[in-house]
Amino acid sequence: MGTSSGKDYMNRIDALQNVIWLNGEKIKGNVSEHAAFNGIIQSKAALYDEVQHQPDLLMDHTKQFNFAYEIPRTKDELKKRGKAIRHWATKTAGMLGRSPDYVSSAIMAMAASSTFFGTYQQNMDRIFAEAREKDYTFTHTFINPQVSRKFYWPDGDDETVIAAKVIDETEEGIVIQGARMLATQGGLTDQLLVLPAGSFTDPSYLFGFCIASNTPGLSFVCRPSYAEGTTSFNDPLASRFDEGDAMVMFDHVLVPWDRVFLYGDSDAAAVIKTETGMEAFLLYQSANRQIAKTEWMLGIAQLMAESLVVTEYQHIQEKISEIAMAHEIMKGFVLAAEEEGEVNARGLFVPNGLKLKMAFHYFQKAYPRLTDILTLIGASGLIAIPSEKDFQSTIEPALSLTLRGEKITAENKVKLFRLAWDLTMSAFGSRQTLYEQMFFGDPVRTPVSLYASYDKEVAKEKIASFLNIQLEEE
Ligand SMILES: Cc1cc2nc3c(=O)[nH]c(=O)nc-3n(C[C@H](O)[C@H](O)[C@H](O)COP(=O)(O)OP(=O)(O)OC[C@H]3O[C@@H](n4cnc5c(N)ncnc54)[C@H](O)[C@@H]3O)c2cc1C
Repeated sequence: MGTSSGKDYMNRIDALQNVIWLNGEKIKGNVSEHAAFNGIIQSKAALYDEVQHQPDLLMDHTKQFNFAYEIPRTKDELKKRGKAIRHWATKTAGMLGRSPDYVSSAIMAMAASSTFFGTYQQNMDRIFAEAREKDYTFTHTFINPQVSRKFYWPDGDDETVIAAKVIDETEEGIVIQGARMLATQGGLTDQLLVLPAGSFTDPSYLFGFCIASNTPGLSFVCRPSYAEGTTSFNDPLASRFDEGDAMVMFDHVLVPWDRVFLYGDSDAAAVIKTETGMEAFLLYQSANRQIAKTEWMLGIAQLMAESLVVTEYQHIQEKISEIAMAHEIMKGFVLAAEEEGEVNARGLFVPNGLKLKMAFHYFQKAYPRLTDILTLIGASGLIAIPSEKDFQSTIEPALSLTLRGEKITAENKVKLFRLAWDLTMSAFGSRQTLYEQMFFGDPVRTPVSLYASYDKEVAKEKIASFLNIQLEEE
């Protein structure tokens, strides 16, 4: 097959009949028809259709695979991948954390570096070949439940298992029991990628594997939906892009040996993300997505300011420029990562990981400020947003008079301000903010790891030379 159509993807997800819990009930029937998931599944389906309809843009058409599974060997191939990522992200306003090119970036990088996996190399090769052939979509999970962060893998006081761990090994595979904290789009993807969570001393917590989302014993417990009961007028983002976030429960899940690519090896677990290029490729996808997202925010801010006729005020110009700067900074990071990328020991052209980590940390901090800017510009306009039904009622003439702008009708203005509200203030919008702050690690510990790895010696030497002092060895 090679590339899926949107319909292929929807049929596959429906056929899987994944175990998904929502509001105390197990979802029955086709998940693509459920009000909580229909919007996001349609949006993903549209992305797959884009690949079908625009092969020149999205992939090397001499090969028959989705760009997400192409292995870049040169800088130009990497840039082509970046362009395709931005294309998909622009279609989805940068709102999809688990757009199908995200986790597949990790699968692609691990497969390109599959010699890293030693005795499990063939498993990784097979997992990749199948994913590429069937154009699978993945979610992933690498965080344990928050019972206590003093110990990273909480167990109950008795023998109860809480965090997912290996409880048995059989001839067929490893048996997993327990939970993982989170998987965005859990239950809505073909496959689940599981990576080691936390520090790496107890071998029963040291595993990496890929399994089908409908593997017996696997279930997904979703948070309440932000999409149910919405309309595209009232909730333009939640209705289309609410991905859902789920806890992942393993109840004696048998993971066949041929789906395991890491087990009990603490050295491999400690470096898997960097040695395979996986981390850089995940961050490359997200930085490109964030470029698309900031462009959307810029457009919304400018249109709101124009509709309120406030563009001449300096602080409005300064605020909008701040969004433009964030957009350009992210573009700069991505360009630098591409230009300073290198072919790794296994022939994969890996973007510069340090530049991308910085992009991630920068955006973690910048994003809440960008949403603030939108709300500060929109002001009461973000509250006076009557619904679609109001515009279809007898009060419509009054609304049309009161809510219009100088050059925009009331209905269009409300549509625009509803978009800004859904991006910043709705349940969907505030989840987006938390997502940007957390999805690759919390904003405290991740910059600390950057401090440790960033070379500060050259800068120190320059100061020492200026002051003509001898530096002590640390
Ligand atoms: C919307 C959303 C979607 C997500 N989707 C996914 C997904 O699809 N797949 C996935 O695997 N993960 C996902 N995550 C999880 C994400 O990776 C984590 O939120 C992130 O790594 C932080 O971990 P945590 O939430 O367990 O926070 P915790 O580690 O529990 O931290 C809680 C607080 O305690 C502080 N803290 C904890 N330990 C320390 C310490 N040792 N030193 C200093 N401070 C500490 C933290 O800074 C934070 O303030 C998602 C998260 C969100 C919010």
